[in-house]
Amino acid sequence: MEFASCVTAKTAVAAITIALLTRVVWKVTSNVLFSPIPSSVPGPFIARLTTKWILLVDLSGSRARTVHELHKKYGPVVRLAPNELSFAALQAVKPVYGSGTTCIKSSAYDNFGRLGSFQMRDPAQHRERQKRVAHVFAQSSLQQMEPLIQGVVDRLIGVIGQSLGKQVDALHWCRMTALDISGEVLMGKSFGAFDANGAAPTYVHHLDNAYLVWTLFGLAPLLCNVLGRLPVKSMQQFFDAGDYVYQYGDDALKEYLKLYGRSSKRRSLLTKIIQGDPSTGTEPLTDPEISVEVSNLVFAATDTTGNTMTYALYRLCCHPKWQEKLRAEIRASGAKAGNFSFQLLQSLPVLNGIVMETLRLHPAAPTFTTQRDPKYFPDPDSFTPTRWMTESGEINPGTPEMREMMLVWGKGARACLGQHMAVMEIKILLARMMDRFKVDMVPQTHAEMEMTDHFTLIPKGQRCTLIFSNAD
Ligand code: HEM
Repeated sequence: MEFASCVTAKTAVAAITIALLTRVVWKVTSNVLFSPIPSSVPGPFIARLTTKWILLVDLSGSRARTVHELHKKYGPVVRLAPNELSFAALQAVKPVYGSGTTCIKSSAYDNFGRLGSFQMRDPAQHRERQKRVAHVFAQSSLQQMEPLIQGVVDRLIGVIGQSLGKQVDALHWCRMTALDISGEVLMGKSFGAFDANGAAPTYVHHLDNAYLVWTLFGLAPLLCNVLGRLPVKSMQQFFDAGDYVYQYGDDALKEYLKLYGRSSKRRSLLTKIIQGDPSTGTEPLTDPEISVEVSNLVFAATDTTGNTMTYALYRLCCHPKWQEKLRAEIRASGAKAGNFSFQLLQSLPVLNGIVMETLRLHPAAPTFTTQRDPKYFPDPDSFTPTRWMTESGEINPGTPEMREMMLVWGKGARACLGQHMAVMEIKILLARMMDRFKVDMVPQTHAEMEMTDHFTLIPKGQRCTLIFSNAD
């Protein structure tokens, strides 16, 4: 009897093992035989066999760097998986991003929060929604938001001014700056990011978890659904992180409507979304649609901009010469007397060159390869703000090829809606901080600032240790 059950168990294990192996062999064989990508397309051997390896690279936070190295090795077209290609060539930009493209946003967005203009993959649905959102980012409405941005930067300068000579985590404070700006500009309400003595508001905790949960749902939806339903409070809270993020948008909208109604003149982009665009007869969205859109906008705006500000400060520490040049330019421009108005800052060539180089080398939604192509950006890994300056020191928008290869904002119909707002925030912050403070780093800062990417670019050490002192 014992002998018989032992044989049965062994047979079952053998049968399962054979079934699993057969499945793996079949999957790998069919990947190789039926891949829509011609076998002549180069890439690592494993990319012919399975999609799993690039998912593991994603999880490790090194996708952008890995893809960049593969392009260096194999050229402008690389196979990443049996059904996935990466292009890094000037000729590919228009077919992928131009009008009439048949490329749509990646299916990764299906797991990324709730359906709004950010996630919509169907081009017609996206076009319709974008018409009702994009008008709020018009130059004229951004100009009206400038005092809100200046107000948050006042708070940042206050905090840094109290920590002179001490080590501070610039990543934290830049994130808090971007978060409070997002709150005030997009939701009409501050997150109070400077009120908690250096602690981040709960929203940030939920946002960090939400990114993780959305990524996990993309990889193993069934498992996540099961784990999220287990009667363990901490587990449920973790898997509900996305709901908390959207709850903020919903609460902010309800509070706004209660306090100010639908036709107020209050300074915020929420006011403009609620009212639609009377100049073109664009109807406003419904309240549930508005609450999703503002929630999406807040998370699209926060880490991207906060991380870029941090990399800009870090670069100014790595290149003190550019820090001095920037300070000299700001002082000579009379920016302080003009209250650092963005209109004035916009025309400063050194400031512009520094921001452009930061965006090129540290794109918040990582797209390293085209922006480091030595054909268009000689000595591509060097921080060279003069790329964006003429010989006589004016702003240089770059050659048409350079502009085409800069994909930091995406391009075409799916280009970043908030790019002008982000540039405004970054330039105001840098100009005011460098007028007021000198900044240095410590030996560990380099290691902290190594780039990893988990959807957005994140410094590996998750902090950026800097030391500020009074500028002369
Ligand atoms: C330095 C800061 C920022 C960078 C580098 C950046 C980059 C990008 C990129 C590359 C995309 C395209 C993503 C794709 O095609 O998959 C994008 C989309 C988007 N961004 Fe930004 N972004 C920044 C700041 C902001 C801000 C401040 C806002 C809002 C206030 C914003 C709102 C959006 C929205 C709504 C989209 C989706 C556009 C669409 O598909 O219709 N971003 N961003």
